[in-house]
Amino acid sequence: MSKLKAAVFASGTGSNFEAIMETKHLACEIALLVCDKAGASVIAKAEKYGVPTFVFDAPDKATYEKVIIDKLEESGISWIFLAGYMRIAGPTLLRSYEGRILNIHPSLLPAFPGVDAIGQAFRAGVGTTGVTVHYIDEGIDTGPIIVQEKVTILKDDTEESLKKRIQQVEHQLYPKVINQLLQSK
Ligand SMILES: Nc1nc2c(c(=O)[nH]1)N[C@@H](CN(C=O)c1ccc(C(=O)N[C@@H](CCC(=O)O)C(=O)O)cc1)CN2
Ligand SMILES: NCC(=O)N[C@@H]1O[C@H](COP(=O)([O-])[O-])[C@@H](O)[C@H]1O
Repeated sequence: MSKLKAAVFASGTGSNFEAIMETKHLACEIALLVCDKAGASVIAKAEKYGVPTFVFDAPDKATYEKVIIDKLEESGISWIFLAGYMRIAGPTLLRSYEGRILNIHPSLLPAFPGVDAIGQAFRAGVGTTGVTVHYIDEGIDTGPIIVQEKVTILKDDTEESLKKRIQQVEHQLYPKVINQLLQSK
């Protein structure tokens, strides 16, 4: 039986995309990379793995998402994994893929939602932060939480050293959650 097909949506450096692609025995096929901006780094990673990329922009969100959904359906995509995707998914995409869009976020939600979550936690002086994998909903980082993993902020941490440890957790947690979820489908 062929595997379910998924798309990764990314805008950043693509380290989570790479961690997913490097996962042995991933429970789905990553059949498309949707890149919000022309992120050269993540596109180069997709090309390295032979994953088709789709870079597109449009004057408004509804139009953007209608074109993206056509591409997803044409590619047989049934799940979407956001990984540093810096757009808010709107009602068009949420309706089409309700309950099948995951996001990874570098804090213990509901603490530090939105952008620069690592910087927010670092500047807040908390002793512990972490990583959250959640379903998305119409809010920003308010969707149902699937799993969280804590990361201690060390006394001699810089924001960069903290980010490095957080991303090491992300790179093992996201593929693990994907496999746990999709193996049961
Ligand atoms: N409907 C949802 N969409 C997204 C979620 C979510 O929970 N629900 N998570 C985000 C990821 N994210 C933080 O985890 C995040 C990404 C982007 C923004 C943001 O404010 N973006 C601006 C600018 C976008 C642009 O310039 O292209 C915006 O969209 O207005 C906040 C949080 C992914 N999407
Ligand atoms: N608000 C969403 C958010 O901050 N997402 C974060 O963007 C980074 C993308 O890195 P990557 O491009 O190397 O995977 C990841 O750390 C992810 O948690």
